[in-house]
Amino acid sequence: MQTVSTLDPLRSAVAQLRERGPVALVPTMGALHAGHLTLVRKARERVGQQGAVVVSIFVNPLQFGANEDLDAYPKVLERDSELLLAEGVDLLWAPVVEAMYPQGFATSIAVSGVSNGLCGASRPGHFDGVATVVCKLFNQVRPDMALFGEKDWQQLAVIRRMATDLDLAFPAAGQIFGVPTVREADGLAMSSRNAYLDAEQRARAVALPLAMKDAIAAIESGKPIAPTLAGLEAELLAGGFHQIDYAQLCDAASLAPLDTPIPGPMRLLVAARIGPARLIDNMAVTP
Ligand SMILES: Nc1ncnc2c1ncn2[C@@H]1O[C@H](COP(=O)(O)OP(=O)(O)OP(=O)(O)O)[C@@H](O)[C@H]1O
Ligand SMILES: CC(C)(CO)[C@@H](O)C(=O)[O-]
Ligand code: BAL
Repeated sequence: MQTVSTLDPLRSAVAQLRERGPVALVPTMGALHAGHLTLVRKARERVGQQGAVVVSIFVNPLQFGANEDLDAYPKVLERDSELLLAEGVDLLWAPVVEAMYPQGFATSIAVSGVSNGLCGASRPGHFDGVATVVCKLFNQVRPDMALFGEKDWQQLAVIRRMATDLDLAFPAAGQIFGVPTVREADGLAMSSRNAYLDAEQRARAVALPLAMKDAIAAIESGKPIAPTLAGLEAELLAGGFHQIDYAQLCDAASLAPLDTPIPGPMRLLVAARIGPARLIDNMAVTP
């Protein structure tokens, strides 16, 4: 596995890999866990042994708000690098901040609509930062395909929208693949931010997927949505979460909020804070 941290060596390395076969990109912020490694394995399945898997690790300052955890975000490049090597990753793109945002950098990509509610409302500017850096990563690597986790469902929708709207070809919007959320044995979605939790908070955090499953069962059995979501919030607050940023039933594709069920795919999305961590999760709701 080759590791590069500036643009010229990245371009040469990718050009060489491209001669062999298709290139898949897995963008991450590092502090890798089994969820990330699943994306890497899915990427390998898609490109085959002749193709190349490129992973980026970049803790993107643009997507963190002023009072968020940019400085605290775990940075463990050496350990991440060993994990990726063991997975047979071909190239690790770990840019320094100056390579990504050189002096004078002044451009931002804003995707409206799908970015506006949910995490876009509780983290103003977050998806502008995500769309901007992902567009840059796509232009830097020019992959044939890219893989993202469904844990960040809204992020995936924003990135697909951006690729469609900007007529991106590498990758085309149809080559942006979502990978189902990988969970701990008790059902908590894996997340680098789970590491912020102490043992008691971690034990309590399982209330999030459990309460979501209860709410989904209620909605699917025809219970009204508003009181069900209020009950979900109350259950989380009683279970050790101290703030619910949102708990919303949405159209799975447009992310429009729903107060009555629709015949098509729906999604329950929740963001809630426990101890120092803001956790997100989402699950399918079947009409
Ligand atoms: N549990 C998971 N299952 C599947 N994909 C995941 C999971 N966690 C993260 N990913 C995906 O990995 C990619 C990189 O995510 P990132 O590095 O931000 O990790 P993270 O664990 O989501 O971190 P954070 O705690 O910051 O949310 C994203 O596409 C994200 O959706
Ligand atoms: C897509 C991403 C790598 C952009 O910084 C980040 O938001 C993440 O890790 O989900
Ligand atoms: N996994 C999403 C990146 C973020 O929370 O900033």
